[in-house]
Amino acid sequence: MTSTVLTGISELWTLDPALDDPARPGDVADAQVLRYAAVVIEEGRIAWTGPAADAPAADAREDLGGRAVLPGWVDSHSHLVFDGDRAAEFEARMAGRSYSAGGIAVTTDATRAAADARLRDLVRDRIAEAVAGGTTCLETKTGYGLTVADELRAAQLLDALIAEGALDEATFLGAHLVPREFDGEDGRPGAAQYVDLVAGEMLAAVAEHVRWIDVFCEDGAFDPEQSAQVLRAGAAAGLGLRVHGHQLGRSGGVALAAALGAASVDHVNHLAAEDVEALAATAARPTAPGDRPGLLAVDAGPTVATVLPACDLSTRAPLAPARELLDAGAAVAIASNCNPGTSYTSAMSFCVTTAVLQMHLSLGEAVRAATRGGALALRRGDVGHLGVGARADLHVLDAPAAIHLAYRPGMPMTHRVWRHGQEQPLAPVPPTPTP
Ligand SMILES: N=CN[C@@H](CCC(=O)O)C(=O)O
Ligand SMILES: [Zn+2]
Repeated sequence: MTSTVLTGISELWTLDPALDDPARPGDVADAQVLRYAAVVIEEGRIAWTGPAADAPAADAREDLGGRAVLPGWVDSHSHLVFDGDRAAEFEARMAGRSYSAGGIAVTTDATRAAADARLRDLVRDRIAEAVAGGTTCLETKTGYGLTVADELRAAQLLDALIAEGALDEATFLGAHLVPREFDGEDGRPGAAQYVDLVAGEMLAAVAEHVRWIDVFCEDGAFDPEQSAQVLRAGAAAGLGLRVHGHQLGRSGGVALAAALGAASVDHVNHLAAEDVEALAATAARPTAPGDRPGLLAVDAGPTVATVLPACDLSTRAPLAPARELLDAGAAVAIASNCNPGTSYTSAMSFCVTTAVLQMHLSLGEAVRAATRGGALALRRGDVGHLGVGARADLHVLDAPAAIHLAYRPGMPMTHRVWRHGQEQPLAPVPPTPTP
């Protein structure tokens, strides 16, 4: 058994769940940040944390030079399986056009046309980019295939990446958009038939490869009734539920997610007071142990409100009311929503910075939402914190204090990253040439 002790840590944000302050559920308690600290990693897990002066001996010792250490970011929402980019659409948006779900079809065409090896390389490169920004636990979705064969191909790709330890969580998003061949025009089958396909044959094909099912419950995509059909079928297949909701308007996705016990509803830009209350009311729902170490049951616990700050900026949407959600007592996560249409970035540090500067979260609230919040949204107890026994996922900042994330916006802050106890390469990923 080999062990490593890391010393020279100015701030060690353990976020240890055993030290949560019940009076401030969305925040970080003083006891969860150790000063002048050390951490011992053994067999990919956190074996010890405490004052540097008391650090035990280990096989290897490294001095981090007075830097702050956080748990790696837990990015609970991304769409990395795609080809092509939509820079022109983005540029048009910056010139005044508004976002609509229809852009998904453009990426679907490019993704269907991509060879398997190219798609795999693209996803790998995007994961490497995310890790280089401090992300150590990552969820990603299918959703740019929208045929049984293409959704299955994406799900199998994600399953393989999870098996090799490169990725953590996979989500089936066949209900991303009604594809053109089902648009109901000129005698084509229509949305109801596509929903039947997603909830039937497509789900049956992909279910063994994913832990989650998601639906884009929004005007121009799927209405609450169609969304419920897909989610109920997913639950019957043993999958956990996730919802894209209230991105473009009050789509009904929040009420649906809360009613069906979804683990998360994401975007949440357009919320009425009753939506905030509905989410806060789920916060008391207890989690339950899952059937694999480190995992919680997908169907117990709060419906987390996942805010996507980079997406809000990139679509010039009203920022999700993260402050109001926390004040009401809702569980909140921050995620990147990395995708080619609305948020082409996996930079979680940027999302945290934005949450502090523009959504009015304290640094502690934002860090917690991007670590423990994401872990709760993914129903995982093994990541998002550095309590003893947690996965050794560490994000070393090139700063003496984590507040520098917001104090020095835009400056490169990721110094070193460990994932599963292994230090990760942080070399920049070269651009993939357009075919
Ligand atoms: N809103 C739905 N899906 C993605 C956007 C997908 C796209 O435009 O390609 C999102 O989460 O923002
Ligand atoms: Zn999304």
